[in-house]
Amino acid sequence: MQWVFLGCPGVGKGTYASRLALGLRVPHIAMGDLVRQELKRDSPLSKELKDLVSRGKLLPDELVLGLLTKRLEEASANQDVGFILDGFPRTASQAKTLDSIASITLVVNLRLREDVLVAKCLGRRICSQCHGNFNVANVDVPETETLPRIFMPAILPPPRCLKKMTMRSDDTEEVIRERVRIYSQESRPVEDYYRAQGKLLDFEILGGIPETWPRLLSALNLQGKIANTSLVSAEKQKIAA
Ligand SMILES: Nc1ncnc2c1ncn2[C@@H]1O[C@H](COP(=O)(O)OP(=O)(O)O)[C@@H](O)[C@H]1O
Repeated sequence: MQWVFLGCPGVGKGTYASRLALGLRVPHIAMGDLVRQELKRDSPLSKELKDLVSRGKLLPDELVLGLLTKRLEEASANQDVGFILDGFPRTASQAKTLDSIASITLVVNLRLREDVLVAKCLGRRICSQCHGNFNVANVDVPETETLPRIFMPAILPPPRCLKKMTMRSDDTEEVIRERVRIYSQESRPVEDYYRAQGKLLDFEILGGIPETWPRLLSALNLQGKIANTSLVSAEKQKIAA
């Protein structure tokens, strides 16, 4: 099982990819997390790279590919039976390279309206202590003649995390809009690449996690195959840790 999650910044790739990975007992490999870990190491190069990330730009292929290869080697040494990858590939050339080092079986393309994406990114909060992810944005966009209502209630932190909320430095409106622009320019061709291979599953997000999660499981033919309760307790354990 070698799956990729595609989608604009803020669409919820990380949220759904990590839940599925937990339920399917495969590692969730998030390129953005590998990048942020790498950038914590202080070097003259990391200063340059931090600057690119803080402006919403993509990092050089060589660097992200190096981080990914190392992580995939760890997974293989660990005898993992697969992975769910999110944040890679982001360009058609990265997609071609990925085909030479892995055998991608399914690509889930999460889609959400752009005005909602920006609100969701601006609402993202991370607890500096438990590393739990929350979202303070309460999205309720009424339906129009052509578009359905989108209702995504906030995911608020428990009281013990309230004073420890942090934001990603690249989650400012200007940088989010730039990341969405780069996504449209560089990453849409990745959708076409996998569509042509017959591997792309388009999935429209229309609501919050309680509404979307069962719809996603059903789109993936996984209803009844993933224990919801074990996911909830795994997430609680993570928050409590
Ligand atoms: N595949 C990639 N290629 C180049 N740069 C990447 C890649 N994945 C992540 N990055 C860098 O790391 C940043 C954060 O990634 P991520 O957390 O996945 O962001 P987003 O919320 O925009 O999807 C990106 O804006 C980019 O600078």
